[in-house]
Amino acid sequence: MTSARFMKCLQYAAQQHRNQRRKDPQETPYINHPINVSTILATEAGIDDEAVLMAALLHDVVEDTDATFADLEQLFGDDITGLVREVTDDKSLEKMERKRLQIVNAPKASRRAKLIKLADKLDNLRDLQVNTPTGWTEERREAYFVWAQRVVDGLRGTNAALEEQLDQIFRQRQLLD
Ligand SMILES: Nc1nc2c(ncn2[C@@H]2O[C@H](COP(=O)(O)OP(=O)(O)O)[C@@H](OP(=O)(O)OP(=O)(O)O)[C@H]2O)c(=O)[nH]1
Ligand SMILES: [Mn+2]
Repeated sequence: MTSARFMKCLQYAAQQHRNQRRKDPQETPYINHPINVSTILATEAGIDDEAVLMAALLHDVVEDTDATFADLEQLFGDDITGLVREVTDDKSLEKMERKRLQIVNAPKASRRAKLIKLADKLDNLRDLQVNTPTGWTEERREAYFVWAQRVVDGLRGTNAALEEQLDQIFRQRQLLD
């Protein structure tokens, strides 16, 4: 039974991302990504914890829209806001530092936040297997797979199904010995 608060969360995420597009050539509506991440958790990782599925829908709203953590606390409460906080990069930092911190902080995340990060990377990498984001060179695309594997290495031991899906992708890219 889909709860009213889950639908409110989906509606809010769609509203916040309404003018955004992903970087793929088809310019997919951004909201498809958070929906994919939440759906991966529900259908492939066997997650039925609604707070995790809602935080997955919201995982990019503070990082990529004008939403604040105060908004999320008021709308969805501290637990969900805490999960979003754990998966939100500090956009005020220089990009290389942001990427470095994702690797450094991955092992420190809570189990539930690690689930969201694993599903987030899985959706990004599945897309990257079939699309090159507009303006990316082949080198940048390859570098993304290498970097993503380093982030995923800090998230292991969390969900076998997601980690196997990710390893299939890394194997295909000859990134696994
Ligand atoms: N694969 C893919 N990524 C896209 C697309 N559109 C937007 N993105 C986002 O772009 C980011 C990767 O691009 P970068 O240039 O490396 O990172 P940046 O946008 O944060 O500067 C990913 O976030 P990230 O910071 O790397 O990961 P996360 O923090 O969202 O997990 C991903 O969510 C797309 O069409 N395909
Ligand atoms: Mn994301």
